[in-house]
Amino acid sequence: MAAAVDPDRSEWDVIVLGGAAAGENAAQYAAQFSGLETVLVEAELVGGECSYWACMPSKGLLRPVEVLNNARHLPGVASLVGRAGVDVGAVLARRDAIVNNLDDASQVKWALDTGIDVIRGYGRLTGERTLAVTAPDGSVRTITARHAVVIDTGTRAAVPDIPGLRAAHPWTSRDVTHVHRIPSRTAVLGGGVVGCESATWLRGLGVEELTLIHRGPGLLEKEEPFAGELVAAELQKSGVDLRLGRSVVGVRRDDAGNTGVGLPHGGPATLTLDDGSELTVDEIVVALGRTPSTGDIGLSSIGLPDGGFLAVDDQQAVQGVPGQWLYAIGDVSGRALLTHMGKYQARIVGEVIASRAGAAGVTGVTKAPGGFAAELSSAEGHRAVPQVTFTDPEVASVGLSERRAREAGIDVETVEYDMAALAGTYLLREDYAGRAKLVVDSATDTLVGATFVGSGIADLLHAATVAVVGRVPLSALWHAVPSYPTPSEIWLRLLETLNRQRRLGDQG
Ligand SMILES: Cc1cc2nc3c(=O)[nH]c(=O)nc-3n(C[C@H](O)[C@H](O)[C@H](O)COP(=O)(O)OP(=O)(O)OC[C@H]3O[C@@H](n4cnc5c(N)ncnc54)[C@H](O)[C@@H]3O)c2cc1C
Ligand SMILES: NC(=O)c1ccc[n+]([C@@H]2O[C@H](COP(=O)([O-])OP(=O)(O)OC[C@H]3O[C@@H](n4cnc5c(N)ncnc54)[C@H](O)[C@@H]3O)[C@@H](O)[C@H]2O)c1
Repeated sequence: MAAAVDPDRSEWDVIVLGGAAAGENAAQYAAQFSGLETVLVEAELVGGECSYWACMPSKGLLRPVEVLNNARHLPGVASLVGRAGVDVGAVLARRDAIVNNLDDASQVKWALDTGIDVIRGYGRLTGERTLAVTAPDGSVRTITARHAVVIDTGTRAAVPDIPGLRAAHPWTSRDVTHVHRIPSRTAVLGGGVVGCESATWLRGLGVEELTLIHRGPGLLEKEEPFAGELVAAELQKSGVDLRLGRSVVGVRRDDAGNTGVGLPHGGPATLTLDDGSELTVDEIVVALGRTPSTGDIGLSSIGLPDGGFLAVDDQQAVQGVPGQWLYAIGDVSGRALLTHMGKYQARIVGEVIASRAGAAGVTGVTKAPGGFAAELSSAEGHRAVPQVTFTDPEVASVGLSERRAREAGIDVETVEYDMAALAGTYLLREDYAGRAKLVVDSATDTLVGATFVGSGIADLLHAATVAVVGRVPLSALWHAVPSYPTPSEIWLRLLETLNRQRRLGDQG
């Protein structure tokens, strides 16, 4: 859909560069809730990576795989499912529907209906509060913000400088979420979130030989170690060849080229690993982290280095820029590369800009009686970043792992419990595997971190997020009675176990 804005207009209160999830939210808070004249500048699709290339298509591919895995382990359904795989054509068609066949008309309409103008084009800063925007037809217009510019240009997949890797045109996250032809032999490079999730759906969609190569000793290294161990065990059970502690040092591939998203990018590729072994595959998936899209957005015109993450303060204002007019939200701020955290930062920014511009701002729950100390600051939410990794089993965590809490100098007490030992999880599937852990600040007897691993546990996480953000004492949590028979009984078992640990400790 063509973006809609008066072609002669050149000034708004707020300009948002990058119309992804976070940018949309910042614009909404500035425009709809605070009455500031706001424009979104988007080069590709309004909605960004999450809607079209990342969260939504990946979860659309993972859900049928998860349902089938659970059904295979549930008597009464298992016999119906038998050894059948997912219906690949139907799964890919649903994925295409989830991303609206890469048409952002509904999101542009939402923006316009919300009072946000939209310019389709590639924007670059040219000075304080000023941008040059190049439209798809090559024409350039200059636009100026009266109050603020918000950068939400996001990230793209990092392809490291491994000899032969770039020339082999490996698949990135965009290809693997938009897989159109299932490669039969595939190497996934990286044991982080994208690596583990994509290995799960590729194997579920029928990749015959899948090898996951990761340089570290365990998967999902930012999580509690048992999370990566449980995911590794399930991937291996499904037939994935895990190469941990291994790196790719070279790649050779004939006929490589960018033939289109999610299509084969060449003939067979041969990878050389650091132990001298070789592996030949039909496709390579690179899942080795992200690079900020800040290399060509005119940062040098305002004295900032091009290409890096943008360091921000707790109002998301870019550090080193006087005058409080430049903000950064979402991945590009490098604080937490997650959609929900970018949107949270965006809500803060919308309000901060409105407040600094003297506009009305939002006066709802964010200004509750008594007020958060964190009002108009994103520090509080960043104490408790929640994340769900949609592998089998799922991994859900919030706040600090035990290791990170100890590194931060917090005196912690921990408790763990087997998620499989609950009535609520026994009902879900026969071979349930999982584990949970709480990290407790001994000084305050409040949670600083929680991790749940298991099937169907994603929604357990928000209770833990509330407990961490709200600094709820464990003595109060004891009176939050979980429903029987649900996986939420893990809370009761963890607190009982902690009590027992403390009694035994007292006796000792
Ligand atoms: C495979 C995958 C799965 C993921 N799954 C999840 C998940 O389940 N849950 C979750 O929370 N997170 C997930 N993430 C992370 C999530 O996708 C990102 O955190 C999120 O997309 C970041 O949003 P953003 O607003 O920072 O910008 P992005 O979504 O990166 O978008 C930036 C936008 O800016 C535009 N742009 C860039 N430069 C310019 C310019 N100069 N002018 C105009 N426009 C420009 C781009 O076209 C793009 O639309 C996943 C990531 C990947 C790769
Ligand atoms: N469900 C979700 O919430 C979800 C899903 C996908 C992605 N994401 C987010 O997107 C971001 C990107 O995901 P990702 O998996 O690409 O990154 P990641 O940081 O999770 O994992 C990248 C992995 O690659 C390894 N690595 C990095 N450079 C390397 C190199 N040169 N050689 C060998 N190994 C290298 C790292 O050790 C790490 O284990 C993450 O921050 C993640 O939180 C979230």
